Amino acid sequence: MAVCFNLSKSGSPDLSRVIHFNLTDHDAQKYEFEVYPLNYEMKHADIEEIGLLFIVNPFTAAGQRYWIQRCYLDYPNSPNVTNLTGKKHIWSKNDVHTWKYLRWTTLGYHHNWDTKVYSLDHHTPFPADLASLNAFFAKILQFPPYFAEAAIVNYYHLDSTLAGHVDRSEFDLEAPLFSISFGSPAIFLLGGQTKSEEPSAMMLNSGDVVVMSGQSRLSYHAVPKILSSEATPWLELENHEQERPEWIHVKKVICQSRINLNVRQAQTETISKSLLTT
Ligand SMILES: O=C(O)CCC(=O)C(=O)O
Ligand SMILES: [Fe+2]
Repeated sequence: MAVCFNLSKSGSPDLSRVIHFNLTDHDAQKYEFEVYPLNYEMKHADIEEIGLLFIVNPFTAAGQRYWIQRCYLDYPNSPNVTNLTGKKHIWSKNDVHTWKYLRWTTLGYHHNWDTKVYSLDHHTPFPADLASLNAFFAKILQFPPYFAEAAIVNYYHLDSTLAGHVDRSEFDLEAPLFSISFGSPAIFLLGGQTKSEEPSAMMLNSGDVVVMSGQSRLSYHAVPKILSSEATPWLELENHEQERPEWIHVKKVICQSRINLNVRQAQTETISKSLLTT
């Protein structure tokens, strides 16, 4: 994937060609899930025809706190699978030092990183809250009913990167992929169907949701840079009485980290059929 601007791990990247989507003021009205009415951008010249929707952070601060805590405190729990499952460094909710070893957690149909094939035998219940949130987004955006069945929670440090790839393991490639980010900002590159197309670069801030549908569902994408930032929208209107006791640790970690919830519909029926016929 060609990179259209200067990126160095240590120096400051040239952000002049990075698309910044801006939030217009949120309505006082709030939907369920601590989400405001979606302010989504689908008309940018570079992305309008390929089915990419960019939703500028729709989450309230309490909503951001909720999902950030779920990612550090709950989702890495067994039976979900993490990069630490079966390894020496074990994630423990009660030991903040173990969190820095987390790289990913998989939910629902567990992504097999070697074969890139989902298997019916490797499935655990998908978190109901995350499934409802994505069904809700799909409904508001007028997609067909959405069943979140597989997700990767990615945990990034400030020096982490994600190489260019296409997510094509799902049997249902028509259903959109929802990519929800929290924590430090990141540069997201979206290319075309081949590695030769020059990507567009966009800034992903905490709470932003990228929906990859249509052609963009099978487009190359990458995260070449996480940026350190003073912005901490998840701390707004903090109410200590309402927070979980571990929030005090989580909020220290998230200031120097980024989380991405990458949610897919794998289409259970098709998976079962394909496994039965092989
Ligand atoms: O971190 C991101 O924004 C993207 C993650 C991603 O592309 C993936 O998990 O497949
Ligand atoms: Fe991806």
